[in-house]
Amino acid sequence: MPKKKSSSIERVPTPKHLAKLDREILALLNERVEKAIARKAAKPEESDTLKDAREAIETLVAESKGPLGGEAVQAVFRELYSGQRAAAQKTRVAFLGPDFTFSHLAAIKHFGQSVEFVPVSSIAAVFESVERGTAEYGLVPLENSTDGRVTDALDGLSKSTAKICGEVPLPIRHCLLGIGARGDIRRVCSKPQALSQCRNWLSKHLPEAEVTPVASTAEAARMAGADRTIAAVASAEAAAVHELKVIARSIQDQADNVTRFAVIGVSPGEKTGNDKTALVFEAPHEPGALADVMAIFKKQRLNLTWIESFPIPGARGRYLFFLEFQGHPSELRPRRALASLEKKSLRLTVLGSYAQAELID
Ligand SMILES: O=C(O)C(=O)C[C@]1(C(=O)O)C=C[C@@H](O)C=C1
Repeated sequence: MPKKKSSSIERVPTPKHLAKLDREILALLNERVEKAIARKAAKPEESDTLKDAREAIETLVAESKGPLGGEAVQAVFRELYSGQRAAAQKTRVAFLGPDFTFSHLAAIKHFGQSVEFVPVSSIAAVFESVERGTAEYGLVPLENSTDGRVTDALDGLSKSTAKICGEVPLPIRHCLLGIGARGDIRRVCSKPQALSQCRNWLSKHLPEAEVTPVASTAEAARMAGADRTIAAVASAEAAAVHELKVIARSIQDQADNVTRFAVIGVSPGEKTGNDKTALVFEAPHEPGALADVMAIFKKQRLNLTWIESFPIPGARGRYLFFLEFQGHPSELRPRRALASLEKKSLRLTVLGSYAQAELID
């Protein structure tokens, strides 16, 4: 950052001089903050470059030979800086990238376009981003209507301190994408869940192609853009980004293929009056333990909307149960159910509460 030339500022502060000083200060401030924002976007895990920028600006002011040196100018600076920063700081939302995975599409559907999207390389990294605070929210696929649960998300929920604060059911329409013709395809790449959702179509239409699992549908699209023998199973939006042809559309085996995503954040959702609550528990390994737990929900007349069993790694024969019911812990019957469940289970974690979302196409 070049030092501001003292010769450009007169010693007598007139309104004209002050206006000029303001403009110069603002220009320097903008330059610093913009550089800091760009650096932070490129390397979010690195030090707080915005803070570094503020310190640099303050030093600059302290060294300034202008008419308004000292605390008064520092105060003006601080105000300018904080206004700039407030405008620059968007809500950050992490998702399994690169751009235009279905997780990204779910994030756009839930948050709109005005947030800052943070693509990361795995579902585990989405949880990490929220836990470390590099993103306020994350989107993770929980379950699919054709293929069932998404193991990486359940694993993350069982270990993470992040809370579910929203749900996004998204219709999933897969396309076969590539740069060549259907006859050029030797390999079909996609996320295992996407390949599984299209397995009948693929074995019928491309029986000789090798099927290769990759980190995400959009990663497969990126690969297909570099090799005409590779086709990707991915979204139509991913085709546009990588300039791919849509070789076949809507290739999922079930026409009404839906994936339900969880929005994760640091705190659960507030009561809206039409909520669901998710939890994970381990019941004692003894006859009737699970039936006793189910009886709690029957007694409190709480409707269950989701249940999954999940083996506990390294503890053969022991299971975690994920469960979701209609209601919010601030309501009487859910509160009673949770208190009883606490007594009956070896471990209980309330994963969060969220407004019950409609499936909108
Ligand atoms: O790879 C993507 O596009 C994702 O967002 C992940 C994912 C998943 O794992 O379920 C999400 C939705 C579809 O079911 C297919 C893939």
